[in-house]
Amino acid sequence: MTSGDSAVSTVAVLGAGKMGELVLSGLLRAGWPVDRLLVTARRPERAAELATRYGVRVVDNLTAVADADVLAVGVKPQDAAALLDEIGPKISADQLVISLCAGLPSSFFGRRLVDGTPVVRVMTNTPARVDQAMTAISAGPHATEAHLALAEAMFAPLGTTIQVPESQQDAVTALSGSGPAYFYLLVEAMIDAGVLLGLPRATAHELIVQTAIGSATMLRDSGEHPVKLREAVTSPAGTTSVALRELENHGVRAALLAALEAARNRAQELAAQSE
Ligand SMILES: NC(=O)C1=CN([C@@H]2O[C@H](COP(=O)(O)OP(=O)(O)OC[C@H]3O[C@@H](n4cnc5c(N)ncnc54)[C@H](O)[C@@H]3O)[C@@H](O)[C@H]2O)C=CC1
Ligand SMILES: O=C(O)[C@@H]1CCC=N1
Repeated sequence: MTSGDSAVSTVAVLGAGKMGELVLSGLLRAGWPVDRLLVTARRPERAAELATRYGVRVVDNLTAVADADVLAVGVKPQDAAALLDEIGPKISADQLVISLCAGLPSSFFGRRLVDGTPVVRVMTNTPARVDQAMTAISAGPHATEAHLALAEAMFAPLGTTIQVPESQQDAVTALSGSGPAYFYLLVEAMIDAGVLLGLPRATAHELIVQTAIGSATMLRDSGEHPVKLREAVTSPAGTTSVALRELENHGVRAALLAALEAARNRAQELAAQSE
């Protein structure tokens, strides 16, 4: 991909906060020409920060709509209606709107856009920062295979992509969108446990982070079911089985089921509240 290549779409990230910046920086790492990227920000200090850090053009929302082929909406769900009130009527049906927003159905966008404007709904996650995102992509109204391919081209360099029916996106949000937070909480708690057992915090941190990386790599690369991998760690009358009994006694499995269900329900609430 080279600068000046007319086949490369110009992508504008509207509302470059945490997620928008991760998409921007990932695209730049993947070689997307900086002159084919635009960002918008609400605060002038944020605009200056992005311009300095990435050398990217920071513009207002209407300029982004005028100059870009792809409009990636990176604002909070609660701010999406106001943004679309501003830009919706100016977006034409030959542009592509990509929503990064949790909860909002693509029809939320469709209702606020010129008839025929294609929408693709995407749920990615913060490991995009290290090109290890899990991104789920769904066709919304008027999205063709070419639009899905364009979304794939944007998100594949940031990690792994899958296509899912849009009806699954709230569940996806609960699993992989929010998922990094659950793993960080577990890691944090295990490091605290190491400190409780008398280890220096730095030692506990190194032990647990590498154990997380090793376990995740085995899950991905061995092709084995997590139950089998867990059984291989669990010796008869050993240390692991008593720890697992405590986790079950404290309802960790039930807590995860309830937590992810709550996250899915919250995605649905966000959609209702953002109307
Ligand atoms: N943080 C995460 O892990 C994930 C977030 N998401 C979704 O990504 C979206 C963004 O989330 P974050 O980056 O965490 O939030 P954020 O608050 O860091 O970023 C949103 C940005 O949009 C800006 N903004 C709001 N209205 C604007 C407007 N009218 N014009 C220009 N800029 C405007 C805000 O100033 C802010 O910088 C949300 O819809 C969220 O549901 C999706 C997956 C993961
Ligand atoms: O907490 C949230 O609402 C966003 C969406 C998925 C991850 N973070």
